[in-house]
Amino acid sequence: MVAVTRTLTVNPGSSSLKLALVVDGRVVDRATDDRWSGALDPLAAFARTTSPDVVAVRIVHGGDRGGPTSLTPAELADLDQHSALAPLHQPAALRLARAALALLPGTAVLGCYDTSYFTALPEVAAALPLPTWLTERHHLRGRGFHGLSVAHAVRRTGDLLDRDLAELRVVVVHWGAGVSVTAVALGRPVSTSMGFSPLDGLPGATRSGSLDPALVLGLLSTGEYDLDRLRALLIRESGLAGMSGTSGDIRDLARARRGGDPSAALAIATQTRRLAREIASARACLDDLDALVFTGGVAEHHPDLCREVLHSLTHLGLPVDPPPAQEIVERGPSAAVLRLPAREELEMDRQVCAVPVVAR
Ligand SMILES: Nc1ncnc2c1ncn2[C@@H]1O[C@H](COP(=O)(O)OP(=O)(O)O)[C@@H](O)[C@H]1O
Ligand SMILES: CC(=O)OP(=O)(O)O
Ligand SMILES: [Mg+2]
Repeated sequence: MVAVTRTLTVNPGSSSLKLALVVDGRVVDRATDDRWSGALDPLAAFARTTSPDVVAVRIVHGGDRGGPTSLTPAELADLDQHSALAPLHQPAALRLARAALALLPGTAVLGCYDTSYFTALPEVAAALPLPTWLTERHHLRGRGFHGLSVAHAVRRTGDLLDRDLAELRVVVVHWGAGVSVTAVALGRPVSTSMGFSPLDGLPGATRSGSLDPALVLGLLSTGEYDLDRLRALLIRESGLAGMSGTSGDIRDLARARRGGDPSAALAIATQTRRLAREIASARACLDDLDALVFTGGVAEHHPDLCREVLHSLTHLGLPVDPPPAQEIVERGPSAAVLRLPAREELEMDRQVCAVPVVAR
């Protein structure tokens, strides 16, 4: 066993690659590609300069895994089973993990899972309204994603409000290329908008989010779209990108909207309206609300869009305006609003430091 002090964190999102070196719980170096093509060179360049004790790779679908695991060849092969459910994330994360193993021989490479946080979801939130024989035969259950981000956001909210996690009721909006809303009470998730896969729930940069299942069945029944075509349509060609016809990147869309583009305006309005609806629905799963927390790339850089979401939520006792800067508490009549940077790297470091790391 070795004491872990230098963690190289690898966080492949659906639009970005975020690398960080965390030393004794603090980020000392980072490299971010916010329009990542999937290339491995940023990891190779970063790994060369960092000499880590351990590498932590964010993997969105960990099945039933409750915490970090060592990414042995067998573990990587097992995780690949979930690639079809998370094609924007899982294959890239597994490629990065294999690259890290090759680049840093002798250094432990661990997977940290978005889904782990949600293994604590109550049965009523994870259960799917399908025949029991079907859910049992195929092990179907609602899961939840963005768990590393939510875990950090809730802990940081506790610090900033000077409240114990055991008494805090929070709704966390993770608003990046993927978007989710999670209700957390007394340190545990109680509901989340992404379920069986990261395609569920809110529309994202290129994902449709939830649709009437009849629509999917109807498209299949036309015979014009096979499974692969339909998967690409719903996961890569829908959401903001599909509605606008131009881009899923909120920077491009905000600019287009300012220039008077009605498709960009409708795409953004659809996402913000559904976000408000999902936040109200998450609030309904809590007996009280202390704070609404916005995090993720869009929330970090676009307080104006957070304001658009808050506009229709004053009935929840929230302030009308988001805080003017990140990590500031804006108090409303009965609950606060915060904007926090997504710090998945700090949660990954915390998790890997808590497990005995065995050098390969
Ligand atoms: N520096 C920036 N300025 C403005 N917007 C940004 C910036 N970086 C990222 N974004 C926006 O955040 C979104 C991606 O969020 P992020 O959480 O980084 O995504 P991912 O899902 O890849 O982790 C994109 O829509 C992008 O426009
Ligand atoms: C789970 C998910 O959608 O992640 P991201 O927002 O990083 O794409
Ligand atoms: Mg992300």
